[in-house]
Amino acid sequence: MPFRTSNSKPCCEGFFCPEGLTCMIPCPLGAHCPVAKLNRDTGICWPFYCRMGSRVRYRCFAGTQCEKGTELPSMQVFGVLLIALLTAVLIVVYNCSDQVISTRYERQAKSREAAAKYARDAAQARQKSRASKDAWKPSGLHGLQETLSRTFTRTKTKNASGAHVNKKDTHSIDDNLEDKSSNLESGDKSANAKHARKVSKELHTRSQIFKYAYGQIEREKAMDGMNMDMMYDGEGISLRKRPRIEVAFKELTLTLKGKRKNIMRCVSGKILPGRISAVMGPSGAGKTTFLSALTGKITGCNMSGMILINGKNESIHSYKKIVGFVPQDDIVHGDLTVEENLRFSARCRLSADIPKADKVLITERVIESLGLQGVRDSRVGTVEKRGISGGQKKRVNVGLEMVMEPSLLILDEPTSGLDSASSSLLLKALRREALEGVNISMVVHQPSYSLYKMFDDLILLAKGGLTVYHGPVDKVEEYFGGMGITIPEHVNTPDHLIDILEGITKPGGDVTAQQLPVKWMLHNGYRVPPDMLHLCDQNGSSSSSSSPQVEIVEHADGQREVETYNYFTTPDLSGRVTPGVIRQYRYYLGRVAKQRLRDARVQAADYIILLLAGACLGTMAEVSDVSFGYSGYQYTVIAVSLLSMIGALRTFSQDKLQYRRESASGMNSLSYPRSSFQSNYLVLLCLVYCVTGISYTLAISLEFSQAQLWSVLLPVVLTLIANQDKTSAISLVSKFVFPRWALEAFVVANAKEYTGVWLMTRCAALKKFDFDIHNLKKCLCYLMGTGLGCRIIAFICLMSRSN
Ligand SMILES: Nc1ncnc2c1ncn2[C@@H]1O[C@H](COP(=O)(O)OP(=O)(O)OP(=O)(O)O)[C@@H](O)[C@H]1O
Repeated sequence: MPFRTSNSKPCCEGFFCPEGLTCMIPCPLGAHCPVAKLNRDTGICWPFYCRMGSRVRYRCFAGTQCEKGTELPSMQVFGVLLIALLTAVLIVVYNCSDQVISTRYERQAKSREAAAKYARDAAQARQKSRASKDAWKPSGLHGLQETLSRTFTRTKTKNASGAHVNKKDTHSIDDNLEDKSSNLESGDKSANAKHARKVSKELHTRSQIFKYAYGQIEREKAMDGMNMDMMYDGEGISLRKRPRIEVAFKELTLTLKGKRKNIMRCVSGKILPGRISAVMGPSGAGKTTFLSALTGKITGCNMSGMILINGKNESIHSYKKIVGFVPQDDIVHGDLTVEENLRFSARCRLSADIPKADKVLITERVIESLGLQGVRDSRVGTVEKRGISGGQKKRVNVGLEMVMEPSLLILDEPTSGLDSASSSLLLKALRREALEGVNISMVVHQPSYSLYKMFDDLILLAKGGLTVYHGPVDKVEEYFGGMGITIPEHVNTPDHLIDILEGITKPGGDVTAQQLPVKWMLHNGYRVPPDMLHLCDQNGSSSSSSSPQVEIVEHADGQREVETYNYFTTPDLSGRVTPGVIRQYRYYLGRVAKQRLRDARVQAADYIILLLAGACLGTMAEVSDVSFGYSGYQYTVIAVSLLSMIGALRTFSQDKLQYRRESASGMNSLSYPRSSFQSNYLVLLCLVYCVTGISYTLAISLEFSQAQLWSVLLPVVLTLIANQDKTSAISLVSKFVFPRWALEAFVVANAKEYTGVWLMTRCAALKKFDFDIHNLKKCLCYLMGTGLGCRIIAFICLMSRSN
């Protein structure tokens, strides 16, 4: 029973305080409980403790019973200890993360170098033995011997493939797999499957895989040296054939939406497999626009005309899995190494049935051909943290598309910023791709003479997106010479032609720069747009009358809108089955884990800041358990939402980020003495999952600046909505916003720690906010559901946008 004195006044419900504002309650342990102070504002005693002895305190539940022998831990001490522990862990991470990564890389590099050395030695030994055999043969028999030798090798390999292979020796694995890899892309599906099975079965360790990859590369180099089998004969016969993509375009015209301004006009022609086309022209002529139009990446324009893929009226999007597009800007992961960038692209975009060893081989081949061996383990670098050079980054940018073995490769200024040696190296690498039947087109600015001569075709555009020439490089002088335009000595052909188109140089002959596009149309018998007819007239009798196939029409009636991409209706005709969503997600998580680990220093610093922020927020919040810490939790919801959303926007990562946010915000929860750490952690986990999901959707569906703005606005505005009074009209909406669920979950989790009178005296608070003590699971489910739903929406947006 409550202890009452004559001058006592009401304290807690059923209890009275004597003078000095101390609540006196009887304690079953027999001791008097000179306990809590009266809170003047609320009229409630807080906290209720029975004191036994001088230091040991016992929590007094239900106002009448002290839990015998259960010492009440000081949450303050616990909080401080936890902060100290987390800080210590973070400091360890801060200092050791680099060590862990570098040790791992050193080990990997050693195994790779050993494999490379092994492959080089083996290649040298092969070369020596071949040379000594050749030395013993009479010269007349040499050709016959080689033929026989090749036949023998093929037979031997055939037998080897049929036999059950049970050898552990990597050398024999190498030999057995040697010729099999040549079937990799030969179109023979059963051979591919057989090869894949064999490789997966026999190559397990990293060292075996590297030995296999480097062995193959050495053999290819040797074949390259002997000019064997690698020749593209124009009929599609090559060592590793890829599906061919020929793109024909007819009267391609692009008009800016809403402006009726043409940025490309009546462009017709063809780009062919196995050839490298250079797209050139003055700045602003529409080179990028042209290539973007071909790959279906153009936005903000109406496109008319016709694009035929392999002669058929199909969408280029149907082949998107085998079309590579290298953008002008280097879009690479700055916090990954060169090799990791390439490996990730290869894993996700190559056929799913290609074994791991072959994916490594393809990646190694690209690293080798782009001359990136020296920087393979270097981080690409970001604006803040410098990594490899600009030229190397450019090559990585190209490599990202090369590793997916495309059939059509479009590059936007891949050589800009490269010196002539690097440009020539890149062109050589692309030439090798072209030998495999890849159709390559690239925008190039001011190539050197030797670089220019490495191209097969030239597409020269004039301002306004009009074609001036499209054909073989070695016919350019002949074509323009026919019009009286001669290229001066010691001047690079494209430079002179671009100067003419820019109006810097006079063309000479009887033609003006403006007439050149019309000349090209007339030369090929293309339609001439009506507004350009006057340019034909100026030609005098020479052009229009000399060309019998001239067809000048008033309206381009053959034109039609080029179909736009539809995710659901555009079929996939690429014939490539890339890894499924779950596998790609696994790769993605692996990559993110690596990025997080590499970023551990920055993250540890972030972590410490967030811990401090959480602790400050908790301290600043009103420490009152009357309302189960409602107002404090508001700060938590806003702070966690803001931090998590901005963080998710920035890094676009998931689990690690969530954990960091939760832990940091968890410090805030420790400021409150009642609810358990676990329950608050659980609520935070769900809250962060929810807000990062929302953030992903914003990041994918909006421009970055807009997404940032929304990420700041949403938590604040929605928390305000969640706080609306029951009577206000907005309160109807407030039940459907995430801060409301988070707040309810926090408060209810806190309230669940109270029992009996303790809870009864605070029921009013729950009632005031319209919270239900049984709603904890429901709120957590809502938060998780929203997080999951948003992730699904983000994924769909990502899929539809990337296509
Ligand atoms: N979405 C668009 N909105 C407005 N104008 C556009 C758009 N796309 C292209 N243009 C205009 O079309 C013209 C051609 O642009 P494009 O980037 O294709 O030129 P370019 O030949 O690649 O130039 P550079 O060599 O300088 O990169 C430019 O005048 C450009 O302003």
